[in-house]
Amino acid sequence: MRAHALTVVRGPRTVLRNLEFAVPPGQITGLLGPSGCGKSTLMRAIVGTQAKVSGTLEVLGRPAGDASLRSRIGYVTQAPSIYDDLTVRQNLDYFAAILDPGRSAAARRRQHVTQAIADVDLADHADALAGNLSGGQRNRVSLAVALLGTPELLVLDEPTVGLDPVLRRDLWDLFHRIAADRGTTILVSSHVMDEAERCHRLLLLREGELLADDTPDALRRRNDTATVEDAFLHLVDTANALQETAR
Ligand SMILES: Nc1ncnc2c1ncn2[C@@H]1O[C@H](COP(=O)(O)OP(=O)(O)OP(=O)(O)O)[C@@H](O)[C@H]1O
Repeated sequence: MRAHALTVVRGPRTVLRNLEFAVPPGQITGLLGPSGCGKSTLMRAIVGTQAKVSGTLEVLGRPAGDASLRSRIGYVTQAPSIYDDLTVRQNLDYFAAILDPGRSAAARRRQHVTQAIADVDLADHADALAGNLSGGQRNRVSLAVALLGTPELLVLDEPTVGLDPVLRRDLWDLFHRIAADRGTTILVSSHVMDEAERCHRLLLLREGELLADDTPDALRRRNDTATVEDAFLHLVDTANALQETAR
């Protein structure tokens, strides 16, 4: 994935300004930054649901939003889009039937559904109504839906919000397994800096501008800090100081 002079305007505001970055395939790239910095907007631009995008944005070798990308990208938004009155398995059966329709595909669909449920560790809840699950469990059903088509690119908008530490760790282990075993490219947003350390690469956003595009290691080294969080704060302070002197 590659962005050049990527700018997004929402209403009266320029929400993303002149972004230049590349996301390498088969790795986990974290999109980090404070609330309101533009993470969700960038993800929407990548999956092709954001209006008023200018510059170039190439995703899996195609322009973002290209119809051929639809089946190649799995996208999980912050609001789980699942049916409360269906069980976990019924939800997945429903989306599997859309992705891979026809009677002849039934056995394959069943296998994919069972695999996706196991991937997100919900086998014990497969027959529970989605409406009766906890917030974290519902998020994982959404993730399972996104995994169904074995997407080449997974775009995950704050998938660990509201999860306890054990589940957060398990989900990050799952992301690493998916990237390593399937070669899936994963773009995952978070505003929790300790999650940054788990990514192969990081894009640090602040007020719609890119502060850094690097590995966690290089960020710590370059800023001479012990954690990515401290490196980020250092970069923010430097950017603020530059802004002050420019005034
Ligand atoms: N419809 C809109 N019109 C104008 N501005 C908007 C609109 N929607 C969002 N914004 C602004 O765009 C900016 C980026 O929003 P975005 O949702 O991308 O941030 P975010 O980094 O994902 O935040 P969070 O972590 O809180 O989800 C925010 O400052 C927000 O106020």
